[in-house]
Amino acid sequence: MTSEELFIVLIRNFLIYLGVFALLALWLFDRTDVPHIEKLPAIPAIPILGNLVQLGTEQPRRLAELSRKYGPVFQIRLGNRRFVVANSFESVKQLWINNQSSLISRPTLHTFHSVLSTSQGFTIGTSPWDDSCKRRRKAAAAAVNRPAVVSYMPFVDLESYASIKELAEQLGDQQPQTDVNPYPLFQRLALNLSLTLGYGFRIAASAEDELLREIVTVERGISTLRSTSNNWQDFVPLLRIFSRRSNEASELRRRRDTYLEYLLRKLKERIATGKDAPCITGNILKGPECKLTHAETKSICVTMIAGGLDTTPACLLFGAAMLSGPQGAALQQKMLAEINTTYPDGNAWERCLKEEKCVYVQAFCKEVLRFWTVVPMSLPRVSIKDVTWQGAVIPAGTTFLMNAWAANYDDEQFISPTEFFPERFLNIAEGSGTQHFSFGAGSRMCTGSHLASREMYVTFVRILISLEILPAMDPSQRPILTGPLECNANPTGLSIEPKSFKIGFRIRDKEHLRKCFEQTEIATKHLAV
Ligand code: HEM
Repeated sequence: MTSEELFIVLIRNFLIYLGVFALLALWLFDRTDVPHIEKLPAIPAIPILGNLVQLGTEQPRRLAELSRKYGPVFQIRLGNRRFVVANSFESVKQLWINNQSSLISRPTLHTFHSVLSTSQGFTIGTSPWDDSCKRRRKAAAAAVNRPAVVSYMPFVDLESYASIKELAEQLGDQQPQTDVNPYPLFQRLALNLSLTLGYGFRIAASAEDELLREIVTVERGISTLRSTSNNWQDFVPLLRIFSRRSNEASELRRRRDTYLEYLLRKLKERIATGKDAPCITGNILKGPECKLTHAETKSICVTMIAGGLDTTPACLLFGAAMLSGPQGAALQQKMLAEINTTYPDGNAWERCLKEEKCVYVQAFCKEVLRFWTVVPMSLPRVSIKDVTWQGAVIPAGTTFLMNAWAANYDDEQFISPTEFFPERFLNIAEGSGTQHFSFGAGSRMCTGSHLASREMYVTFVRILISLEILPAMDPSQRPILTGPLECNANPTGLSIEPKSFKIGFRIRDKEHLRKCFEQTEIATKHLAV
């Protein structure tokens, strides 16, 4: 054999081995957890990565675009995981509500479940369905159900007061208005309520407090790691070798452990000195008959902290932003008139805590939740039984994604969905079921929805009667008011992170506000620890 022939043989063998290797790699890495689902539209995908590149960072919008061509429900592949995605109001209703006993579990994801959550356990919202999840969900639901929330109204009184008071202090005597970013104040409001329920104490310091900022930053980082558009390594195992994500997740876990241990230590000190207030962790620590383990207790506390921290403050902020926008003056006028009709004795500040009766403010809160869908892709589910959708049998073990943003903007359900129009939620008959999907739907729907709704109602009533809300004087600092995706600083995150903006405020009646503050100070004197 000449050296030329030898070279050709070597090249040929090399190419054969390369081909076999490529086929083997494809067979090994291009498989999905659930095989292709027959009779269900599928978005064409590329090997190994599936639809990851195609969906990019703004998944809700891209998926909604695809639904115009492929129909409301279709299958996609993100790396080696198959997902069924629902994009319309009706399809979400049918899959999430009519099949709620099937869509009851949650997926496990590499970064979140193997790297990040190893020390404090999973939150309820990230736990697959098993006996422990059932117990934790039941305990958390009991802690924040309707009757329990009524007993927390003194805390809502205190926290909404603290936010508005700090805001009023920032306004000072300046005329005609002061432009402020009130987001940190709303974050403290939500976090303090969670801390009070979980540990029996609050952060009394300013909204810029170091611990508060640390919790907010870490929880935001962790929530971003749960998103389906952020962590390719969750779906393409090969990428785990090179990924920085695991280091980032370990660092976040270390920081979360530090403040969770601090909070627990502080509570134990209070219990030892008899200075503790009733709270979930305290009840569990003190009650030997309690059926939850320590790990489960910690999971509930992390859930309480994480659950409302990104979501409620963003809704409060976007609601206030809306009131500062072009529709704002008319909305404020209408809401104030309705508040004065509902609470005619000028005591709305106090009565809104006890009676959530102003239907227009309720409708405004629902429209804020719909329009500003702050968890646009909701939280993923995994089915535990086969589900049938228009002739297709979707096998148990499939992951489902709710495009809540698309469902909330579905023009077959909502007239002019891109308009902010609270009236759409007036005169809705009792028992009409889920009116929007911002809290998810069905068996694993948000357990904190009553608490969040009450927080929003009280805070908006109080802001409206205390302050006039105006557009920021500098137009470049005004919010984008077209919807959550346009105003999102972190498109790959799980929840919307509002872009930074300012809102103009002016105190309506200083003397009236002083009296309102005084009322809360007297009523909550015993709570302000
Ligand atoms: C405006 C505020 C809030 C919004 C928009 C919101 C949204 C959501 C969404 C979309 C889900 C997923 C539901 C599903 O899969 O169907 C969820 C789950 C959950 N939320 Fe909320 N949430 C809010 C406030 C809260 C608060 C204040 C708490 C607790 C104090 C909380 C606790 C939970 C828990 C525990 C789950 C997991 C339920 C489960 O997996 O069984 N949320 N939330």
